[in-house]
Amino acid sequence: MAVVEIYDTTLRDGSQGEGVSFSAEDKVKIALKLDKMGFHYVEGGWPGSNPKDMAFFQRIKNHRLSHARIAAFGSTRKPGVPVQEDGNIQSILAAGVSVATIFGKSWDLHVTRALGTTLEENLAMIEESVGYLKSRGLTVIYDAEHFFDGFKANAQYALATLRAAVRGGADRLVLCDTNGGSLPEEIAAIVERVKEEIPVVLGIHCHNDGELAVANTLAAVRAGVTHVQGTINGYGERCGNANLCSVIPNLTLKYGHETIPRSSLAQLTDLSRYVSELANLHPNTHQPFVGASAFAHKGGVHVNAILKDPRTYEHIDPALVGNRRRVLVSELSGLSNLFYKLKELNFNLDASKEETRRFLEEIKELEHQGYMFEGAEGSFELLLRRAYDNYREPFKLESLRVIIELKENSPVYSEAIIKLTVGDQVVHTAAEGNGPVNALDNALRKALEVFYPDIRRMQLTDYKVRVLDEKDGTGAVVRVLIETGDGERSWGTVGVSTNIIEASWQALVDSIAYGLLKNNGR
Ligand SMILES: CC(=O)SCCNC(=O)CCNC(=O)[C@H](O)C(C)(C)COP(=O)(O)OP(=O)(O)OC[C@H]1O[C@@H](n2cnc3c(N)ncnc32)[C@H](O)[C@@H]1OP(=O)(O)O
Ligand SMILES: CC(=O)C(=O)O
Repeated sequence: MAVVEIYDTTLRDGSQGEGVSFSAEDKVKIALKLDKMGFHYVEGGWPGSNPKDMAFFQRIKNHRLSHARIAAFGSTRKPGVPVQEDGNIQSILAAGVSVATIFGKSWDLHVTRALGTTLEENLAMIEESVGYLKSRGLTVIYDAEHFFDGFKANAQYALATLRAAVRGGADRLVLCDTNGGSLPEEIAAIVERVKEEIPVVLGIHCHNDGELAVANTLAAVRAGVTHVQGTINGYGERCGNANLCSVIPNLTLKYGHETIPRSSLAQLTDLSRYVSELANLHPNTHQPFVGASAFAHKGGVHVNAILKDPRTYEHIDPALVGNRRRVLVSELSGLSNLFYKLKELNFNLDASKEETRRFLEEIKELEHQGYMFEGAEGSFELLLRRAYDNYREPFKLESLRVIIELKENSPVYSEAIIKLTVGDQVVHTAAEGNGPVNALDNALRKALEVFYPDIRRMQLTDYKVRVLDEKDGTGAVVRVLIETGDGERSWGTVGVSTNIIEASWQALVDSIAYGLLKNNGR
């Protein structure tokens, strides 16, 4: 099967996504990672747009890349402005790259309404801009903005814009579904028409407004394009761009195309999380191929079959994209989920099937009360160990008191006083906090630090409260989920009560107890 060039525009179109902003240094880090993984092109930004993007192009020059070519983005020249005097075109040259990607108008509506110029002038803008950049020795990728909408409105004019780019010497013509509303069969039919008319390497750039960006990209490849643009995690303007974390494995594993090397495919999950971390966005756990839930099995029937043969409920081996299989325990579990977890935790359990079933019933009853173990693997393992493993709690609560004081013209005061036994010692301590849960956390740590210095490395990274029966108002049951990390790993714990302090305390106790358990190598 043919080679399909992978052109990443995370650093440019991805940055156009709401909530996404990379520093120049982040951009360099991502570009280097993409290069190492064998991406063919990395679009670094629009140098004529802002100083940060220009800084990226200056910095990336200090690195030797082994695979990727860095592209600078921009538009065709302005109407009525000579190309050599156009600031945007000049800034592409100033970026010092060997690849320029410029977008031009394909849709007559855009020419007359957005640009406010004539159809003839737009053709001249395209031809002269491409031609000028070519004459300066650059590879030129021409992004035909709104190509599909333009073709549907006025096919002859849309094709004429491509011919103008070809006269200018464009190396690639990229057909863009800019508004993201096209359907796969429309994309395929239009690509086929263009292929008949224009003898230049064709590419595709799809947006996700109809949630079809990946499907449209694949349809375009099936119809003959060999250059694909997209972003990591599908970040991009409005609903985003074609998600390369799905496009690449589909092209490689399903259609058998050569894209990035197979060894790099196994780094795709890592890449997805790396980019979301630098974008400061939570990873989308439900993302196909690379999301934490992509190979997470919850239903008992599924887990039972997975244990017999993973192909029963997995479309690919998760390791091919660097992901892993997970089995969740919940009210929807059967014995198979538990047996899987016991094996995963290296639990040498002698329990009978009946005993395990009783434990399963207990989990289902706790979930009925409001516990949720699939996001609280720490609490689940502790429950298991408390039931079967002669587990010794690292401390025991004797009593706990929380004081909240509200005074006019003063900040709210929160204090927690706790009495614990650790081994045969009684510890009595108090601490303040910026809220009652923070005060509890501080008091608990203060009491335990002398006995368990490892606690200093454990930090609460997330605290979520969910009211379970809103109709009961302030008397409702609440579920508290806490995420804790120690720099190497992170774990979730859960607490449930009609009292938010008690629910928080349960989750806090499990978070510390689980951290200590793991530090003891269990
Ligand atoms: C489909 C896409 O995603 S294209 C990429 C879109 N990305 C961005 O817009 C992010 C970066 N953009 C920017 O930083 C700014 O918009 C700039 C620096 C490019 C331009 O800023 P300004 O000069 O203030 O113009 P402004 O943003 O208000 O308007 C865009 C201008 O580009 C013109 N333009 C739009 N497309 C093209 C084109 N293909 N060729 C030439 N000019 C174009 C518009 O007609 C408008 O010009 P006008 O002011 O004469 O009406
Ligand atoms: C060029 C581009 O980003 C688009 O048409 O969507």
